[in-house]
Amino acid sequence: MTGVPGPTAAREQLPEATLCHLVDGDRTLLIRKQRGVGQGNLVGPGGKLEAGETPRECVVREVREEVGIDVADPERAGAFAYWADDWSAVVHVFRATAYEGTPTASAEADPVWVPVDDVPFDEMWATDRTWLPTVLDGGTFRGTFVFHADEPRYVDVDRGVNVPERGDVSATGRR
Ligand SMILES: Nc1ncnc2c1[nH]c(=O)n2[C@H]1C[C@H](O)[C@@H](COP(=O)(O)OP(=O)(O)OP(=O)(O)O)O1
Repeated sequence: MTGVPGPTAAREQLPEATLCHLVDGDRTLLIRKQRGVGQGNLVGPGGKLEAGETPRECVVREVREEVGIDVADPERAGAFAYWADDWSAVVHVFRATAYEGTPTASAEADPVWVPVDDVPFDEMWATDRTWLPTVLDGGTFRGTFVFHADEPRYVDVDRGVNVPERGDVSATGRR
């Protein structure tokens, strides 16, 4: 497949959402999604941007709403553009290591701590295994994915690059 835009171009066309991957020592926080996009999957907490919100503001709000904790240091780890039959988005991915509170279930999410070195990828979006190890390891990435009938049909991941926030060209350096 050719002509599939990456996340920087796609965010002019698609709704935007966020994910937070919180690392606490040798464990990382996932949620069992109780409703909506990806229901039943294990995913990082996150959700759709609201009007006027930056991705960083969104990820802090969504983590608080979904699992009742405050992440103190969300660091931009990358982004992916994603097309599926019923929902497409640019998803901004953050890594965090500091938080306050105890993860608590909500109507949308059941929190689950899993070992960093034994993430249950078979219960996650199929493409998460292509980029999440990089994020948990402190790296950065940019991805483009096309799904059909819940199966990935196009997968492109570039590691060691980052996708800047709008107007922030300093965030493009390789790591
Ligand atoms: N491919 C893939 N892998 C991992 N995570 C995701 C994807 N595609 C996705 O859309 N997502 C994530 C990104 C977001 O965190 C959620 C989708 O947002 P959602 O939870 O539906 O948004 P909310 O605003 O919290 O929900 P509602 O209030 O609209 O119900 O999936």
